[in-house]
Amino acid sequence: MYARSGLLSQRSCSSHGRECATPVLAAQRRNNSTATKIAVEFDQSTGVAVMRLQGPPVNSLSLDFLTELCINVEKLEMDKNCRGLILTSSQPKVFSAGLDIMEIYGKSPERCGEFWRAVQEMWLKLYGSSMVTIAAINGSSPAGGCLMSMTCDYRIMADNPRYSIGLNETQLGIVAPFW
Ligand SMILES: CCCC/C=C/CC(=O)SCCNC(=O)CCNC(=O)[C@H](O)C(C)(C)COP(=O)(O)OP(=O)(O)OC[C@H]1O[C@@H](n2cnc3c(N)ncnc32)[C@H](O)[C@@H]1OP(=O)(O)O
Repeated sequence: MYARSGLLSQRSCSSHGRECATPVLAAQRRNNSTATKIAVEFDQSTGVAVMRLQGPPVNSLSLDFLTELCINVEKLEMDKNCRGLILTSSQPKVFSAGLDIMEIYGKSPERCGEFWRAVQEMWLKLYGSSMVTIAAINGSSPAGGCLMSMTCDYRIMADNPRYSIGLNETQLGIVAPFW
């Protein structure tokens, strides 16, 4: 859900000197899901948007989730009044459980390729954003969740010893492909 209307961009985006190969239309084409996993509130008076991840139970990053995230980041990017983005979770105890492992387990190379491209698109969009981006990490954030927060300009994590963060994916035998 996005509180304001906005046209989707067809341009290529420049990301820290590089060109992103995957503009928002690629994400939009994939976005067949009607369920809303991302809620965005934009405060016109401050120019700051809050993006809440609301994919129960643990905000795992499925293809649909990544697609919706990218579309919403792109919409905000296009809005010149939006200067800042706070990324946080609506789910209790978890910021994001990382990549949805069911998206890569037992799937075809083509499907895995599509999924990993969506992962890349997500981090390039956040890392290359011209908005000031802040991850408000209000729960555990392993692997892909950690990656997502690392691509933000700033990270603030709730002080709770039960919340963990880090790159644990090799423990699952998952290695990110070359990008
Ligand atoms: C250079 C960087 C490259 C980036 C690469 C990234 C690779 C990855 O991201 S691989 C995924 C890594 N993630 C994990 O290892 C997280 C594993 N999960 C957890 O540690 C915990 O689930 C949690 C701390 C996130 C939450 O714990 P909590 O006790 O609250 O909930 P659970 O009962 O454990 O889980 C609820 C439910 O969610 C399912 N689930 C958890 N994580 C994932 C996931 N990553 N993908 C898909 N599904 C996940 C879990 O199986 C439970 O499902 P059921 O209720 O059906 O049993």
